[in-house]
Amino acid sequence: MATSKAAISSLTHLRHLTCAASASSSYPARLVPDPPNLIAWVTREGGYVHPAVKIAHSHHFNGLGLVADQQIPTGTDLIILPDHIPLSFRSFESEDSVDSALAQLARQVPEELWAMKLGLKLLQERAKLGSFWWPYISNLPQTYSVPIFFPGEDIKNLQYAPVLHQVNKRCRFLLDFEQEIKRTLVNLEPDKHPFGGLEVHASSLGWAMSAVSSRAFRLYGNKRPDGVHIEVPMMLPLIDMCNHSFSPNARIVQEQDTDNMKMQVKVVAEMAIKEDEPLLLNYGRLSNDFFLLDYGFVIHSNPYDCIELKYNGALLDAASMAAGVSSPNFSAPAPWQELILSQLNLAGEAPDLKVTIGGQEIVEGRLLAALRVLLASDKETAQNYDLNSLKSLSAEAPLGVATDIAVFRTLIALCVIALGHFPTKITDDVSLLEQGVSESSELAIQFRIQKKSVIVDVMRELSKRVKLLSSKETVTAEEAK
Ligand SMILES: C[S@@+](CC[C@H](N)C(=O)[O-])C[C@H]1O[C@@H](n2cnc3c(N)ncnc32)[C@H](O)[C@@H]1O
Repeated sequence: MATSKAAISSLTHLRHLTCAASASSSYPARLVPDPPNLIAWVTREGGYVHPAVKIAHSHHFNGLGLVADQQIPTGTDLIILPDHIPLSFRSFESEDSVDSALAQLARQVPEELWAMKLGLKLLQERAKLGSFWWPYISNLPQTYSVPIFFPGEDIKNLQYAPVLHQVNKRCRFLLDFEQEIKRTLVNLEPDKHPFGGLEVHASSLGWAMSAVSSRAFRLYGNKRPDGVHIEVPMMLPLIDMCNHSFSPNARIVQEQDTDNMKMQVKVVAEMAIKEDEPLLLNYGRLSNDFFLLDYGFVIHSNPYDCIELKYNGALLDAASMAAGVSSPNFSAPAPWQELILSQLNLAGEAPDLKVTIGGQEIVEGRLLAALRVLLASDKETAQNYDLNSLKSLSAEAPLGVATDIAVFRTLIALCVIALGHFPTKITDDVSLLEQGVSESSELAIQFRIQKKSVIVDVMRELSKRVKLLSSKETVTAEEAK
């Protein structure tokens, strides 16, 4: 981020609240050179850590991770954290007067940047001398490989507008929020200052937001008066040393402690874990956009990765003509088609024009249904068809084989157009990586390779379907003779 250098050089305090761009070492350094032993701290605080669980360096996961140094059977409790160890921002309303400036600031953070809210609490604890959580905080990475810290050139290197937009939005927010914090805290008495009088810069806010987004878990918090548990993001010391896998061998469980009836957080072995195997949790079925923006890594062949496109009639006309589909009318739908588009929320007063390809659905149902309806030759059948079937790729050509062939060909052409928006080809990207680039360039290039691969995979899948349907069409034509 452009602000980091200026922010770092202006700091004079002992305990800096900053984050520099990720160094090119094999894993990011911790906040202090020799932080306290986290396992010993958790145990001392009344938690439990299975004797086979160890913290180890992991090249594969770019940092530290947990490993089993001997075999562990399925169902074993691996870590138990008592109620007072997780770090959360439970209730702004119940904070005392010192915290109210913090609560006031937290209320100004937009909901989508929830990590910044808890980040404020983390910064407060980082600044507080003698903080209960210092043994945990000092073990946090000093730097994060998320794109808000990329040099401008590498933000551009992502080549994907939705993520570029998010990165710019986050950077702009951090710069504005730095000013807002200055305004809010300028006349505050030292004992009411939430950061112990330390200055907070965009770069330290970015550090805190990234620490939270890459490590917090959303768990049940306290019960509301109506008995419903609300979801609260929490930082889980030690548990957050587990790296991610879509095939995890451990999972998080929340349970009531039978001794004091308070909620405790556990990690339990989901399967037998062999000696030297890492303990892995599933962070969620996320696209690479989220993995990159929040966690600073990219998953190869991520089954949940997808491409966002804008539903646009003129573009679809161009795509279907390029695909050899005759007389498309995406930009001038008939009134009955317009009605179905409204039902799909692709037309009308406040349409949601963001559609996706890739991921589990391959083609977002709304886009598929729209194409089927707009390329259908038979108004009656289309109008009477159940919308859910029209949205489903597994539904066998609901509006006829010829329509589905035209739909898939149009989608393939749309994919070609989407690929053309990337300034480089996958082969160019691969040779750039082979030449050797900085850590952030590598991540940006890996990210865009994966995005382009999603499009290529969708094209491959749709081509298969066109082939299959074409053979069916031929058989039907033969039979009709
Ligand atoms: C919850 S922390 C896990 C512990 C972390 N590795 C550490 O050194 O403290 C999440 C971070 O670990 C790394 N990570 C986790 N799973 C990963 C994966 N499957 N591939 C690459 N990096 C991963 C990323 O840097 C991510 O932001």
